[in-house]
Amino acid sequence: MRLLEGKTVLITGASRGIGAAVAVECARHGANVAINYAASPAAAEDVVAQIEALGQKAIAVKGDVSDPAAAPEFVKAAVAAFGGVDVFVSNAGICPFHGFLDMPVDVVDRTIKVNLNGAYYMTQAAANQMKNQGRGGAIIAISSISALVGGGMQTHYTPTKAGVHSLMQSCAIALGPYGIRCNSLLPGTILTDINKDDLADTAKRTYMEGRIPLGRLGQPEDMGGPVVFLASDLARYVTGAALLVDGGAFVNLQ
Ligand SMILES: NC(=O)C1=CN([C@@H]2O[C@H](COP(=O)(O)OP(=O)(O)OC[C@H]3O[C@@H](n4cnc5c(N)ncnc54)[C@H](O)[C@@H]3O)[C@@H](O)[C@H]2O)C=CC1
Ligand SMILES: C[C@H](O)[C@@H]1OC(=O)[C@H](O)[C@@H]1O
Repeated sequence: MRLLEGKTVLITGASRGIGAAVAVECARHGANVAINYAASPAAAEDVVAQIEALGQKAIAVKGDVSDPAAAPEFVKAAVAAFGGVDVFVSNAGICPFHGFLDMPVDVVDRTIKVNLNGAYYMTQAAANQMKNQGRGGAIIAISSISALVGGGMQTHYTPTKAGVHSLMQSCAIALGPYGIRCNSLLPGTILTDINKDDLADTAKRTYMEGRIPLGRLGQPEDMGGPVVFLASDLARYVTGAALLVDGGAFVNLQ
């Protein structure tokens, strides 16, 4: 069953990792997809090509989500290409691992600007378009298990992930009257570029794997189904919710 037939999906930071996998899965379910990317046109065009190979349409729009001007530009480009916005996925994010006591100011500021401010500007622009269209919509933020638990090398990062989940909760209230649903996904550890260096530490990787009841770290493709579900009418009465996608890591205390 194709759950997003005829829908237009916008995703930030979708030239690789979770964003790219989600973009392709949405296309597999019948959506046309606009991807935002920060730096690599070649990688973005590769994702566009994968979507087109599935028989769907796609565009790639360059933009830094921390720039407030990038949000209306992304939405405008998607509307010009596909006529509207039905689903918005706030995915772009960074996690430069660093200790707390000597955390550089610029690393804190950049992480907050990209992960939290970027999610805010983009969500606002997508929501305004959905409101003006008058046919509702779905907004999904890629938050994290880190919204619920800490990380000693992620003191700048975990508050941004709690923040985007909080943003979805408040937006669920603000946008519910327009039929716009807002939810968060809370991935555990998914193998992407964001943690490649961190997980090169074999002892840490083995420890992380051992904490997961399903017995493996996540793959970007594991995020596709949960996004499609929240984006689709199957989740029509789900808003303000958060869904862990972590192989059971969060509940595995002892
Ligand atoms: N990989 C993991 O274990 C987890 C990842 N997440 C979240 O998933 C999201 C995607 O991350 P991954 O795919 O894992 O990492 P990734 O590093 O493969 O992808 C991040 C994407 O965001 C883009 N990006 C970064 N800064 C940007 C900016 N200023 N403007 C536009 N795009 C920008 C990158 O170019 C890249 O395409 C992030 O928000 C991350 O916090 C959440 C929980 C776990
Ligand atoms: C980047 C980390 O591996 C990853 O990011 C998250 O949000 C998860 O909690 C993991 O720490």
